[in-house]
Amino acid sequence: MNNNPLIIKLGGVLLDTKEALSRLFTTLQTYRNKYHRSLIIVHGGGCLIDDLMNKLMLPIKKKNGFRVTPANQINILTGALAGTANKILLGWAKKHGINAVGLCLGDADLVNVVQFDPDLGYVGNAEPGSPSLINTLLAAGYLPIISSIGITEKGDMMNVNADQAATALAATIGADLVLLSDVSGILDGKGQRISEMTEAKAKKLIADGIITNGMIIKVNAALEAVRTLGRPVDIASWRYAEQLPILFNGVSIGTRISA
Ligand SMILES: Nc1ncnc2c1ncn2[C@@H]1O[C@H](COP(=O)(O)OP(=O)(O)O)[C@@H](O)[C@H]1O
Ligand SMILES: CC(=O)N[C@@H](CCC(=O)OP(=O)(O)O)C(=O)O
Repeated sequence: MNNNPLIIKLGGVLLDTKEALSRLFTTLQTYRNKYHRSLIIVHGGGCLIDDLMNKLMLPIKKKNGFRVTPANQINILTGALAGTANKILLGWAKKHGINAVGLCLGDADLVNVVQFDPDLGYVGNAEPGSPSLINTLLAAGYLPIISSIGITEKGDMMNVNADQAATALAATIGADLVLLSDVSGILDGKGQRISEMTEAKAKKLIADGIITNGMIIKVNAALEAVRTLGRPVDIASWRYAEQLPILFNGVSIGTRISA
């Protein structure tokens, strides 16, 4: 059994789906007791933010899949991601007897962020940071649950795409990475799952308009992780939650991204 720590990135839809969280945390509970492999959760919350923005009648604008985050939205969004979304997951962990710690990218410099496109506002690019806090928490048996809110050197809060956050954290601690979403993997033009993906294949599917929106960012983040870690990364669905240990053992249940 592979002993690298494993980062499981949870997409926003999962946070809105009780069945997903129940099945996932039941699996994690069993898995932790049985295998003792270090696990870390990095989460998004795109749907949760969309709901909140609609309720507050604030505009939702995306550019290349990234949320345009103006000054009057960053505090609200931080509340939703680092607050509500993070504590929902902490609650699920607690219910399953898992001792978790809720953090954001800015805690103890886990992941560094820099603002990258003035048109996007308070949106940060994620870069590897310091492994010290995560290693301390893992050694003490805690499950870190990390939201994709970062803090710049100047102290500004930044909204970071959660797939990119997970990739940067994987590079920081040398962890394996699986990106769990609401789709069974990367789908072809006919809606069939593609089991193996390479950079060349991904480029073509993006150019052909088959990989679009959030999946462009996700596959590019996965490819970046593959390059940095030198190991494959999986994109899979929460619907196979019980089979996650199979994936951890090296057999993919979604789309396996490799160089
Ligand atoms: N070729 C594709 N295969 C699978 N999903 C795709 C593809 N192209 C676009 N998508 C979209 O990407 C979404 C997943 O990206 P995203 O919404 O960012 O997920 P998450 O919230 O899990 O990070 C899918 O729900 C789907 O709507
Ligand atoms: C800059 C940017 O777009 N940030 C994302 C952060 C949340 C996220 O990535 O959530 P998912 O994992 O559910 O997609 C957003 O605001 O939606």
